[in-house]
Amino acid sequence: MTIETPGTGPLGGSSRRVTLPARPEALSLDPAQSALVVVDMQNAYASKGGYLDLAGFDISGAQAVIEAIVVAVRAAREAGMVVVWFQNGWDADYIEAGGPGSPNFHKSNALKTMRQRPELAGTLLAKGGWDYALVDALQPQPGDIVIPKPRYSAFYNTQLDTLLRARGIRTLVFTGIATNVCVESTLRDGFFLEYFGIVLEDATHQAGPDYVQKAALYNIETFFGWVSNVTDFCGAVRQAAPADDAPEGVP
Ligand SMILES: C/C(=C/NC(N)=O)C(=O)O
Repeated sequence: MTIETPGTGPLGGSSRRVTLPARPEALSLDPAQSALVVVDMQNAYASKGGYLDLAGFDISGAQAVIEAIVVAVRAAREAGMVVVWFQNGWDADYIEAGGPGSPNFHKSNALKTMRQRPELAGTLLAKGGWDYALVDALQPQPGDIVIPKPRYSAFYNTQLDTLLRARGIRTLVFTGIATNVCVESTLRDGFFLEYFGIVLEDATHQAGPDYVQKAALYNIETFFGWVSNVTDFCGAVRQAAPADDAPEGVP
C-alpha cells in the first residue's frame, strides 16, 4: 500500500510525484510540495565540547549523522525540495529561555548544566556563540528557510507553519538531533497541524541511551508518521526531474 501525501493543490505543485519506501507504508510525495527539515545540527548537539557532550550525553554517533544529512540535503536540493534548518537556543541573556516560572528553566539540561558549572555560564545555546552555530559541514544556502526556535517544537512561537503553508508544503522529511526531543516534538506538533512527517532514521540521533532512539522511531512509525532512511530517500527523489517549476508567485 502507498499513502498519497498532499500536493498539486491550489498552489500548483509539479506533478513529479515520487514513491518513498517507508514504514509502515510507502509514501507518494511531490518534492516541490515537501521540505527536508534539518533539526538543530548545531555544535551544541553534534560537536565534542558542545552542550550535549558537556552534559554527559553520548554523541559518538553524531559524525555519521552529519555525513548522512550532507547526502540527504544534496539530493533534496537536486530534486527542488525546500530545505528547512532549525536552530535551538536563546538570546545571550537567556530571557527567551524563561525563568523559574517556566518548566523549560527546570528541564533544559543546557540551563541545568550551566547552573551546575558556573564557568560555562553564558556559553550554551546562546545566540551568537559557537555552541549555537550550525556545524561547519551543514550550512544553509540562499533560498533555504532558517527557523530559530526557543523550545523543542519548531512549531511553537515561530513562523514555521506560515512559511510552509505559503509554499503549499504539507510533507516534512526530518533529519537531525535529537530524535526523541526536538525531532519528535516537532513531528508530533506537525501531525496535529495536518503535516505528514517522515523521519530518515540513519540521519537522526537520540539524546540518551540507544533504547530511546528505538522508542522514538516506534512512536513515530506507529502513531504519528513514517520512518525511512537516507538511501531510500535519495533513490526516491532522484526519480524527480530537476526542478524549474516551483509554484507560481511563491518566493
Ligand atoms: C536534550 C535537548 C534536545 N534538543 C534537541 N535539539 O532535540 C535539549 O535541547 O536540551
